[in-house]
Amino acid sequence: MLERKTIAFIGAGSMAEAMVSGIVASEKLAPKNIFVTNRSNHHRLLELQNIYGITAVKREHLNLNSMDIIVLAMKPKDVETTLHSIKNTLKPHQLILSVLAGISTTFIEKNVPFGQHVIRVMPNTSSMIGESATAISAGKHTSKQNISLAIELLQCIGEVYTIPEEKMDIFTGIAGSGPAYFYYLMEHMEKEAQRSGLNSQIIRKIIAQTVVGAARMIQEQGTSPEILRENVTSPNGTTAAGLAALKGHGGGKAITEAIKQAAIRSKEISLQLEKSEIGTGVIG
Ligand SMILES: NC(=O)C1=CN([C@@H]2O[C@H](COP(=O)(O)OP(=O)(O)OC[C@H]3O[C@@H](n4cnc5c(N)ncnc54)[C@H](O)[C@@H]3O)[C@@H](O)[C@H]2O)C=CC1
Ligand SMILES: O=C(O)[C@@H]1CCC=N1
Repeated sequence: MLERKTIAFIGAGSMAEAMVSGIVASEKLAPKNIFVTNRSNHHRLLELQNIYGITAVKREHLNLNSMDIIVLAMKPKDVETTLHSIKNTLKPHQLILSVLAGISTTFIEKNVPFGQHVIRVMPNTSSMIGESATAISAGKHTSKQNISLAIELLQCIGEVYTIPEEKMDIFTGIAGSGPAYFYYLMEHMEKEAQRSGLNSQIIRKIIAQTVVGAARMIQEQGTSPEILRENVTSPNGTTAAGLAALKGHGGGKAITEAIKQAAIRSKEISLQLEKSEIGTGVIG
């Protein structure tokens, strides 16, 4: 179904690039059928065109009429203006995918012609290597065929989970923002390891392999994180000492709070939008 489709990304930032990279690598779609545009940075467009062989076009030259799928990939604060600028050119069969945190399908539906097919998507930047955990929630008018098309597309960038839209905020807290928590943890692991004088590049590889190994144990063994943690922890051993320090310094609470706050922020973006605070700089 995907092979002959055309896709336009409106917004050419890090999320659009991660998705483009994963889609191109999957070879499910000809790169020239992937169109990318942004507001003004032409240099950025040329860079993406050179790296991925996609078609980069200035905003005013993008022919939205000929697109099967339109991906909204700008910041939430820019969505209303963008929808306003494209709504009169949309065709009823076109599928709109929105990757914007906190922006509901209802909001998009209200700002495009009645009956438009809309799907809210929450990928993460691991899309770049086909390893995203991506959630989707379809809007009111989206056909089964377009949901299948979206799933086929998003499977190019990783695993896809269909969830009720009210769970998008927590999903964003866990998986959309999730990679950043692990990078933060890894940054701190690197810093501490560097104090030992071990080679920096080796440290980075060791930490990445440790994280990959731990994640794959969960994926491949089907065992809970609790059991796996216990298996690492010898009584009175090194891990017990490390974990005691982690707990003592609020490690568990810190990660719980990070997820909660990200989910709250996602919800807040929707609410601010409904109150029309958009464009005031409140929504970043
Ligand atoms: N970065 C991430 O890890 C994730 C980001 N997202 C969502 O993806 C969206 C984009 O995020 P990033 O790529 O990080 O942002 P970014 O700031 O790197 O990119 C935003 C892009 O949108 C373009 N843009 C803004 N207004 C436009 C307009 N009217 N027409 C055309 N292009 C326009 C900008 O020129 C820029 O290329 C956000 O809404 C975010 O919530 C979702 C999941 C993960
Ligand atoms: O930080 C953000 O708002 C976006 C959404 C999820 C990850 N990055």
